[in-house]
Amino acid sequence: MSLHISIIGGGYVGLVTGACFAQLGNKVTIIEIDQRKIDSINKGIPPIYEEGLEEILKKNSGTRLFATNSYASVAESDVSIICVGTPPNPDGSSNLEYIRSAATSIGEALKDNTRYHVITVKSTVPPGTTEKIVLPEVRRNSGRDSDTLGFCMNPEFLREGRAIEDFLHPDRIVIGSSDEQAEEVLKNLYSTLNAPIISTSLTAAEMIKYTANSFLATKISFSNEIGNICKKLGIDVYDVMKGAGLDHRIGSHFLNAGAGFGGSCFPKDVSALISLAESVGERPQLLHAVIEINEKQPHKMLELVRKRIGDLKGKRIAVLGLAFKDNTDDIRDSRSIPVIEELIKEGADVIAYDPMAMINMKRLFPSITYAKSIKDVLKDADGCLIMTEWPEFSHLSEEFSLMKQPPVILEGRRIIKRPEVEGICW
Ligand SMILES: NC(=O)C1=CN([C@@H]2O[C@H](COP(=O)(O)OP(=O)(O)OC[C@H]3O[C@@H](n4cnc5c(N)ncnc54)[C@H](O)[C@@H]3O)[C@@H](O)[C@H]2O)C=CC1
Ligand SMILES: O=C(O)[C@H]1O[C@H](OP(=O)(O)OP(=O)(O)OC[C@H]2O[C@@H](n3ccc(=O)[nH]c3=O)[C@H](O)[C@@H]2O)[C@H](O)[C@@H](O)[C@@H]1O
Repeated sequence: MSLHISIIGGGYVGLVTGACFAQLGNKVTIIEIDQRKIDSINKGIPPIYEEGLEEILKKNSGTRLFATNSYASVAESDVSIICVGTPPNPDGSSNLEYIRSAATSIGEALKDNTRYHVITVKSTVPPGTTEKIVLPEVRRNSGRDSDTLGFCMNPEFLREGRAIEDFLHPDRIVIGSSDEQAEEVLKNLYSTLNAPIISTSLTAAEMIKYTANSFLATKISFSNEIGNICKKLGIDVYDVMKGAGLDHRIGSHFLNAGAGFGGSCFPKDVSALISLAESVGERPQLLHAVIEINEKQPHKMLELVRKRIGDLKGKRIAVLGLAFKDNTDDIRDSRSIPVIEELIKEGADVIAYDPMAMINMKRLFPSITYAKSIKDVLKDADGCLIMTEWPEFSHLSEEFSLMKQPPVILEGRRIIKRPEVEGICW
């Protein structure tokens, strides 16, 4: 059965969620406050780069998928899915201002209406947010009681760059709900996807998301710690993690050592969990270490380049890769940011290249040089730092002959297997 869904927030998650639900045959209204995003979505042009998204938008925009700044569609739809941002406050806790404002607007839109409606939170929120902020805010502003309103918390596990595939083929679907009727509506929404459904309380669903992201981030920091030890001992950490990861109790994913994790979620979500733990009197030692290791990794790139080149003042340093990972133009918390900051501070002549993220990085670092191609970025460079796991970097070989010789090539991701390339922790 197809449903009418209102998606609140047309950012990364909202757009992918809306596009996928439209593709599955539902009617979708994306409610967004940024007019630029609304116009772009309605033209079938995604405001972000995500593989496969443009094709789905072109197919569904104007027929099954619309974007607007009005909350009016909420009253006619079966489900509202809140996908607004939950950015970090300066102390690491989650800023829930957008969640509260979305809940207020949903409540106002549901006033004077009796149709059963389920309000679902998909944004990553601290346990208790759906029950203590969203539920009372919607009830108060709509003047409606629990008989005609249901509440769910349905965390999202997609990865940027592989978002459509992850959304349509998830490992599991977690549904936290206020009651069985609300849970049934969400189960129906996902009925065409082939994945186990985990039914929980609202708070457990919220906690599952923080646990999953923090565990994955812990695997990466653990691999980096082992990598840093391996580097001192002259051992290849990739051989080590392959050998360890094939034990099914460990698992071979997310064991790639290097410059550490970036992106809009791992750093933010681990910090939010730390803040939440401390607010209830629990000091999470392991999570603190996860962040500490992650903060140190990019600086190891600089230690290594100084060791090889010496004083960086006036040296031409090529930075390959600006996105926080491959297949995206997203630079949020990219590990290349602290590296570029430190290179600039030391007076290096920084030249950067990325297949997709240069426009975004230019806003942050307008004064460095951006190269048109890999050859341009490497030409006459004293050193080269590889910061993102773009597959196109893995084929580089001849291009390094354009650098000053012998070339100093340092990798923060293990993508080039050549003897002249040195890894930061292998
Ligand atoms: N980016 C990702 O890969 C993933 C993100 N998440 C979580 O999903 C949530 C959203 O993340 P992103 O999509 O990356 O954020 P985003 O910043 O790309 O998008 C949020 C959107 O909400 C809009 N918005 C803010 N307040 C609004 C309101 N009151 N009404 C309507 N629209 C409003 C903003 O204009 C923005 O376009 C966060 O909690 C994040 O932790 C979860 C899984 C994956
Ligand atoms: O909550 C979220 O936003 C999402 O966060 C991550 O997804 P994402 O940040 O898009 O990308 P990942 O592929 O997880 O990579 C994150 C960072 O870790 C780094 N990484 C990843 C894997 C690895 O082994 N080593 C490593 O350093 C990547 O280079 C990248 O900087 C999670 O993988 C998703 O499940 C989750 O939904």
